[in-house]
Amino acid sequence: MHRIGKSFGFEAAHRLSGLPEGHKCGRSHGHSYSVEVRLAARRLSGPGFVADFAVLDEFRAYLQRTFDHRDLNDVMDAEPTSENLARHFFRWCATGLALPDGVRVESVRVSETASTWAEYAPEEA
Ligand SMILES: Nc1nc2c(c(=O)[nH]1)N=C([C@H](O)[C@H](O)COP(=O)(O)OP(=O)(O)OP(=O)(O)O)CN2
Ligand SMILES: [Zn+2]
Repeated sequence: MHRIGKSFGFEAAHRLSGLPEGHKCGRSHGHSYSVEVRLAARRLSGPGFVADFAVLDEFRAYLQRTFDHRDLNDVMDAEPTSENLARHFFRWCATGLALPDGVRVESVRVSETASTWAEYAPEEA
């Protein structure tokens, strides 16, 4: 299997519900989010690509348009945890990107900080 990945960033605010009283993440605060999208293919095409990294430009535009400098509680239907964001971005990429035949989105990883991450990958991947 061949795999490629590309990372993107955006700045956003959020607050999380369902946490113990006084938990710091229940207060509105912000993160410099990092999102890594991984694509996979059994065979290379063109000059020897899984896909041109530029195929992910649409995802960058989506992040900038919809998530950058936003309150994620306004943007997301679900609680704006890293896990829910990773699943949301995976589903967007799986349906919103114009991927070459034989190329699939393997996983999406979201980081709120340099030391944490959450990843979504469908079970069959
Ligand atoms: N599994 C998850 N746990 C937490 C999430 C999450 O999305 N998934 N999110 C948060 C908060 O957003 C919080 O802002 C970030 O938490 P944390 O990394 O613990 O915060 P710090 O950067 O301040 O880390 P310290 O190690 O406490 O300095 C919480 N948990
Ligand atoms: Zn947070």
